[in-house]
Amino acid sequence: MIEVVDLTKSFPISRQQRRELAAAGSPAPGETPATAPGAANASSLQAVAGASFRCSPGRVFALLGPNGAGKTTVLRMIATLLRPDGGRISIAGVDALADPVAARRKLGFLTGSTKLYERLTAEENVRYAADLHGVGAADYKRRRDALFGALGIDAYAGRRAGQLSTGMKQKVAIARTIIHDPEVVVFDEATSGLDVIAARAIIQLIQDCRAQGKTVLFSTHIMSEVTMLADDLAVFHRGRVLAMGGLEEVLARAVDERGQRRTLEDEFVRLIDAAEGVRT
Ligand SMILES: Nc1ncnc2c1ncn2[C@@H]1O[C@H](COP(=O)(O)OP(=O)(O)OP(=O)(O)O)[C@@H](O)[C@H]1O
Repeated sequence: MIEVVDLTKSFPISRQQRRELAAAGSPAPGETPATAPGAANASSLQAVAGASFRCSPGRVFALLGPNGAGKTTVLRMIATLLRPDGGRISIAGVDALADPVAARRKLGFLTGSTKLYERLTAEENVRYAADLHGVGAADYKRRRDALFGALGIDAYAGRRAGQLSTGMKQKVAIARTIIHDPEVVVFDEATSGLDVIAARAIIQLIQDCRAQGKTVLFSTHIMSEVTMLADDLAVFHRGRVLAMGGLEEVLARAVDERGQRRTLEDEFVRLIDAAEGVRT
């Protein structure tokens, strides 16, 4: 279980960033209250502006949002890599702000910027993470064999990570992320930059995690991944949840003026446009 309540986070920004935001049409100081999500006031940008959601065990929750919506910031706070300004985070019953070390034991977090140790082999990278988590030899072997088989890593387990392709590295990073069998797994755009075969292996692994009763949270802007994988979803924009619910429930509410069901993509664009005040 992941429970996030009223999460907020602002970043200090430079003058240069402020000019870029203004040029991109973000609200400029004076035009919008500083508390508005995504607003850039004199010195800070509110990346997350009161986000609340809950992800349940045995279900896959998708955080869907455009570039800059604040998805990575939320996930980094859940993974205890970034401290929120306000709000609460509970990971499998552990208060992640009060006890981040205990929360990390329950959690596997994968982000696009996760780097492997390039001089170590694929196997050594995974083994190193297992050792850090105190995984015993027998458990390691069992989990390593299952994961390497599922992800198709065995053939290059002995190669140095620095010599692997992007897709191969990503698969090794995933094995490393879940080698300690965490209750909760969080993937930040896990399939970005991967070919369809590598992406499928990861999608299958996410489905396996669900079947094992784990809580899975992933962020994406790929609609097909959401319809394929998600049980629940939140549409995220300017640091806020615009819509949330079961996938079927959200789609059932997405009906146009003629009573026709919209696709998830159409509904996503409609929600973002409505939040931006765009008339359609
Ligand atoms: N360390 C930081 N310092 C300053 N601003 C930041 C920092 N990290 C993120 N931001 C800003 O916070 C906002 C949200 O960024 P975030 O990376 O969370 O969005 P995202 O939804 O993950 O986007 P994408 O889909 O493009 O990865 C953006 O405006 C970004 O520029």
